[in-house]
Amino acid sequence: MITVEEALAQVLSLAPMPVPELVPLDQAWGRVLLEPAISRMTQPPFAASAMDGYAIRSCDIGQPLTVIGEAAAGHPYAGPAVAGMAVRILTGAPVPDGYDRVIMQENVLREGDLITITDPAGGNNIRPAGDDFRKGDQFAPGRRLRAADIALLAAMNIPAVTVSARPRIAILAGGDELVSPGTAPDPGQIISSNDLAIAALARQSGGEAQILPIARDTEDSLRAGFAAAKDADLLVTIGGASVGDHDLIGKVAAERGLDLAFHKIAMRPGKPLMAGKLNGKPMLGLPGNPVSAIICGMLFMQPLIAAMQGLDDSRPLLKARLAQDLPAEGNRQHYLRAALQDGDDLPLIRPFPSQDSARLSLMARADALLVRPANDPPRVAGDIVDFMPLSG
Ligand SMILES: Nc1nc2c(c(=O)[nH]1)N[C@H]1C(S)=C(S)[C@@H](COP(=O)(O)OP(=O)(O)OC[C@H]3O[C@@H](n4cnc5c(N)ncnc54)[C@H](O)[C@@H]3O)O[C@H]1N2
Ligand code: MOO
Repeated sequence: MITVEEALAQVLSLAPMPVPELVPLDQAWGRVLLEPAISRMTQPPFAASAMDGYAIRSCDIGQPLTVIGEAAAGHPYAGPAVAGMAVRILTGAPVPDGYDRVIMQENVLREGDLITITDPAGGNNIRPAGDDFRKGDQFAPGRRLRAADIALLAAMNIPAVTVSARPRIAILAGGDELVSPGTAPDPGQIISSNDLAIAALARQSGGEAQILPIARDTEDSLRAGFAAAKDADLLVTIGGASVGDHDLIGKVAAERGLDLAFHKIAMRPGKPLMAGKLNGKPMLGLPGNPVSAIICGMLFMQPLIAAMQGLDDSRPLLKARLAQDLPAEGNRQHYLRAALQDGDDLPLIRPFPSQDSARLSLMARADALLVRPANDPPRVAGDIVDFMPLSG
């Protein structure tokens, strides 16, 4: 069995190059910018007032001034600067030529067209042209666009940007016991939940998820499922990855030409994880146990989907102190479902007493996954350990 780190490296190496797509800004939030965006604007395009007040010449301070006109946002004042004169100005308006200061109106006494400056202290309240950015400035690619990024690109007068196309993820759950939520299960049947969780994770990573009809435990049904996924950029199967008589994923994938990278890793839960390339496209075979499927989805599928968009999305590990003693670990890296609480220097982490990989309720309740390396020796309360946060 290969390690989690080796498996992740192999999974990431399956990622094809991101595909560029031009999208209008209004659809660009959360997408990964692939090419630099070049500003078509200088901002502000002119020296602009930062306050509502009066544009004056510094050399006129100390005498009453006459207001000769007004400059408002969108309505510049075009007249020449004249000694002893001031221009009424509003925030965002171009500062008229020849004026070098704006006195905010709170520091001015106005009577008719005459103003007296009551407090000349403070800055010039002028935003110089190009203070924010300049025409030709580059917005660098390589990250997911945030709300402020979209605003900046809009201000740069860039109406559309080149982002990574959303990878299309086909999700194929298989098992004779599985029926969809809302169906009355027959004896021996349960509700299929993994496909929905994996679709949610795929969407969280910027993928376009398609849940295929649940496959039955027959080779023909699985073949039909694989065929239905032929247009997807990534096929993710769930279940049927282990050693049972009905675990047919490996067999059908091999028959369809799977170039297997690995099957089985030193990870708990998640041992039967499978990965490879099928018809030139990546395929992941997730284990069927619900918690195993979700943790493998987070640790392998999400970074793969990110890599397919040109992003490095490795989940950083944080430090916590153990709230209890723990026995020695087995020969697989263990991701234990755990609760977090505030601690003195670091958070306190307490793994749940049950780590059954079928118990979705515990996975849903967990704040974190406590990560223990394979063959970790016994640990005592207070030891510092690694964890991966799950909330937020
Ligand atoms: N003799 C052995 N048995 C098992 C081993 C092993 O090494 N030797 N590994 C165990 C481990 S670890 C896991 S994980 C599971 C994984 O098995 P499969 O990937 O073949 O998954 P299935 O057998 O199809 O299902 C396991 C379990 O999960 C439930 N399931 C499957 N799909 C869904 C779904 N879409 N929604 C909800 N629940 C699902 C299924 O009903 C089973 O209960 O194998 C162990 N066995
Ligand atoms: O590895 Mo299984 O995925 O422990 O439940």
